[in-house]
Amino acid sequence: MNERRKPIRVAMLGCGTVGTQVMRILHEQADDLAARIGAPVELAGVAVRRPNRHPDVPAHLITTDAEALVRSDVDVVVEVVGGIEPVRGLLLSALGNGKSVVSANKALLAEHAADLFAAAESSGADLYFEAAVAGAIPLVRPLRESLAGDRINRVMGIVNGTTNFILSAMDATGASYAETLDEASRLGYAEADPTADVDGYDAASKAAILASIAFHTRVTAADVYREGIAAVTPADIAAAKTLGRTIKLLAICERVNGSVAVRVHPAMIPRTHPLASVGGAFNAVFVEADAAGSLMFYGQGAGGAPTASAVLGDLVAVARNKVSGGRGPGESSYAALPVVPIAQVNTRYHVSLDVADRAGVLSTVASVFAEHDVSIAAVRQQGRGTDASLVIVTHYAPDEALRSTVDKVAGLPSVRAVASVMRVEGEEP
Ligand SMILES: NC(=O)C1=CN([C@@H]2O[C@H](COP(=O)(O)OP(=O)(O)OC[C@H]3O[C@@H](n4cnc5c(N)ncnc54)[C@H](O)[C@@H]3O)[C@@H](O)[C@H]2O)C=CC1
Ligand SMILES: N[C@@H](CC=O)C(=O)O
Ligand code: NA
Repeated sequence: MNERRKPIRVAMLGCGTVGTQVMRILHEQADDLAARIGAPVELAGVAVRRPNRHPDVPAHLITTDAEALVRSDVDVVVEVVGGIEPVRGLLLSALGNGKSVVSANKALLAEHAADLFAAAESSGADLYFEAAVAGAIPLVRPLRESLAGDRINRVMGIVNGTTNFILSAMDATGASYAETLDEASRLGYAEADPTADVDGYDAASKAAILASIAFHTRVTAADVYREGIAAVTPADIAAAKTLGRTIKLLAICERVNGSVAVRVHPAMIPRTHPLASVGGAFNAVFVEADAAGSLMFYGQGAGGAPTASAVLGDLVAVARNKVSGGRGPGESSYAALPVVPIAQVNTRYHVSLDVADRAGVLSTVASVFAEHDVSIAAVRQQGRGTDASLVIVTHYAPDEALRSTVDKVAGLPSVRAVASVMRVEGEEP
């Protein structure tokens, strides 16, 4: 019966780590996909940059003219290229012409979601992007649909596989940063330009997308406070271990007094925290909602096949909508909450200071914390003489107060160096 239905014609843009796996699953699961959709899926063309690099793609499907492919008689455009241009223009044209779009492109969605949704709205097309956040893990759809009746207060977790892979290896084996990054690229986790991962841009894009959906507010990557992992040293990892903690790159989206705050930075978390055992390229995200309470999503956040799973799930959804004449959710930004800078967000710091081991140092340092109204939760002196160090963990305070405190402490004559400054998350103060 499915065979008699008009096929859903799909144009695929890009055929790299993710696209290759999308093609494989489309081929291997063709009959099941047709049964689930109610019509067969027909790949109409695959646009790539260098055709000679894709010997597995049938020659009649391959093209370098993505624009012509998008303009041709297709129902759905699957975009697994990445980056902003030329993809933005291609997808705007597809959506404006009523072609539904499935995209894995967080960089694009974190900057141009409003325009893309407007184009989709103008023609009644669908825009789905489950693969853009946390790879295989269903997170976009649960937030956009399953939790649409609840009030979400916080979304927090590990959303970048490459940096989690690197930090896990540094923690477990003391492996070097550079060799672990090369391995993450070889395994297909890292972005084409891996600085997007290590400098936190990839996680910031995902945080912007999550915050937009969770809080019904437009949040772009530029609104997200961002620190990457390039400055995390083996000394930071060792300091965390001594204190029964580990370091993870976290994305945190939260409501703060009627506003929204979105940040990405490395943080120390207790080794007993569920996020501490998330290793390799795995991702895990906690969602806290009024009625649902706390939910945890966990799984493979990067890699060709896991990401292709999310792309295929979206393809089935938009194809079903084409068959039934229905439509998925559009943009929901009615709440339009203000986004506050990190300076105003309450955080906690772990500060490790190399100090002169003489009477009065502790009280001089403590008085700077008191001056800035930053309360100290724990302090420990380690070593003697020229090896002396003070490890201080604060209570919650506005991030700007914590920063000013560290700046002033760094200038004290009795402080030889600020060895490590790291935010602390995931434990009661
Ligand atoms: N690799 C992963 O683990 C994940 C990737 N993503 C996203 O999926 C998208 C694709 O990622 P990968 O497959 O890893 O990248 P990739 O670099 O392996 O593949 C990109 C493909 O796009 C093609 N391409 C580049 N410019 C093009 C153009 N102008 N026209 C047509 N084709 C062009 C390239 O030839 C290549 O085939 C990106 O947006 C990425 O952020 C999302 C989640 C996980
Ligand atoms: N480069 C990304 C891929 C998935 O989004 C990551 O490492 O998580
Ligand atoms: Na996902």
